[in-house]
Amino acid sequence: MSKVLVSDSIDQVGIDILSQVAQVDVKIGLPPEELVRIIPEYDALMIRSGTRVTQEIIEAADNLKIIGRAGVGVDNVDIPAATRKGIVVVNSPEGNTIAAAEHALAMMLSMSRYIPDANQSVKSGKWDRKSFVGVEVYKKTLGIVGLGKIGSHFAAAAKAMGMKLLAYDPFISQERADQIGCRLVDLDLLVQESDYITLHIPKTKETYHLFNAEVFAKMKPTARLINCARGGVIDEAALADALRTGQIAGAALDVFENEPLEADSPLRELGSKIVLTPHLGASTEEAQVNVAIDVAEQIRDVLLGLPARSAVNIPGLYPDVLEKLKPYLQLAETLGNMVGQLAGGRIDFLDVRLQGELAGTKSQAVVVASLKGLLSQALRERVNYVNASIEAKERGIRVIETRDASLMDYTGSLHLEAKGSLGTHSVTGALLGDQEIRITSVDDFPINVPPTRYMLFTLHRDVPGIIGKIGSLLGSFNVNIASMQVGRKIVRGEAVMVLSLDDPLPEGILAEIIKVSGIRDAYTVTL
Ligand SMILES: NC(=O)C1=CN([C@@H]2O[C@H](COP(=O)(O)OP(=O)(O)OC[C@H]3O[C@@H](n4cnc5c(N)ncnc54)[C@H](O)[C@@H]3O)[C@@H](O)[C@H]2O)C=CC1
Ligand SMILES: O=C(O)C(=O)COP(=O)(O)O
Repeated sequence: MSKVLVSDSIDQVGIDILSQVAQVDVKIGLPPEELVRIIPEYDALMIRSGTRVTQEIIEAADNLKIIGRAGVGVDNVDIPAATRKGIVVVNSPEGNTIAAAEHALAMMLSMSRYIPDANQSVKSGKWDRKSFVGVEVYKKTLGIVGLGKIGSHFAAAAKAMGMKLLAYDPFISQERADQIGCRLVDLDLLVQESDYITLHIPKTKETYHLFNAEVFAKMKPTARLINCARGGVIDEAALADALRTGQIAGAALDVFENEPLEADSPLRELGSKIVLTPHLGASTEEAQVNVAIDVAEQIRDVLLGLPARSAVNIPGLYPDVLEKLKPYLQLAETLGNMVGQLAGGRIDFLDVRLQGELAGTKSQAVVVASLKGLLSQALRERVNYVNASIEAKERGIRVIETRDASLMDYTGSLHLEAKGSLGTHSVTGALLGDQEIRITSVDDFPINVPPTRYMLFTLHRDVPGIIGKIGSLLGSFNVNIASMQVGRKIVRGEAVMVLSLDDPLPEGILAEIIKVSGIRDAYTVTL
């Protein structure tokens, strides 16, 4: 039975789903060295933002197939390391959108009306109404940085409260911004004109310390900043200075560069100018149920050999695409595996040509499947859809995709040509009746055979007697031939022979075959 480690607090509904297919161990707050020690036992890891899945943990994770992040941000997972190791990383892109947007709205309003401090004051026995005179958001300008799922939900609510909306998001179209009712502007203008700025961007190299001393210097002294996205997008020391010196009026933060926030962080010393919450954006009952179901189902599916619907490191391989292309992916893997074995040695170049109807489909999955097949001899079960492209790149295999819609001999066919240190070889294959694989050419010689576990290919001169000689030679080694076919371009010219064998070829027999007069070359393929 598979084993799943849950290392952050997850709603019970997720644990129940995982328990249908796996042994589930819930161990919250593990020190990193303990996680490195126990991770080899596990097939899946389910986390939130509390667990940092470092390269060291991933390298130790020899059985891990999937990391499930019950939430949006995957910046606490070393994605390149997981991809290299062939581990799929999934998240829940929408499960906590509403929770995070509502938290940001709550932060904006509590900051504006000093609710946390006023609450504290009343609870301490006072009745002070003078110290907590707030400001309204009505008719104020709101700058939204990152107009994605959370940013746009925030926008809708802010619009309903009568705010004027600006947005900065270099990846969003004017049309989308118009739909939401936001004026798309550059960051400088947004920073200078906004009374409130709310951040809804991921933490990336580009967004690291996007809000820094220089930016705070451009903001209005009455401006207030909300960050319920990611710590690290704000330079916290510069923010503390900007608040202390009155460069800006207030801030409300849910996320921090280091979590938990350091006990001596200057942010803790800013009184009513700042509202702080301990990363609570996704902490609603509803969101926790949503993300737990979303991610636990994906972990369950992957452990059962099914595709995940929100994999962040298998671009383009969405379940609906995979489902439609499944027979072609099988074909691509088989052909990749065959051409890899025919080419032998080091492969430098692979041409993936989609022909006929296949030329009209999205090719990324077909290319990945071809590479998976190509690398399967060298990497065995270590290669999968997650790491095939990266492994190929690291081996210096150049891949090109070509399309030829005019070739109509089958509904769709796939042609792979591999160039390597020992020469160039090609195979073509098609599907019969949408499911059954047929090899339709080898090195451009036309054939029509189904792939089988053990195969022998020869390149020979098409002269009488050769087939008989190979037959008797195999017989003398007690190898049974299941089927045989010859493909040739011209009579008595060059030809290929494809034999399907019931048994693997014993050591040494290939050298004997090559010695037969008229045989130019021979190759075995094991699928
Ligand atoms: N505080 C919390 O508990 C929660 C925090 N989050 C965080 O909120 C953030 C936003 O989440 P979603 O809206 O779901 O993501 P999303 O992917 O829907 O939206 C992010 C937006 O940021 C934009 N963006 C990317 N780089 C940018 C840049 N350099 N400058 C400006 N815009 C840029 C993207 O184009 C996209 O539209 C994420 O970092 C996520 O981790 C999400 C849920 C809960
Ligand atoms: O989903 C996200 O990106 C979040 O930041 C939520 O974090 P959490 O799952 O509450 O640790």
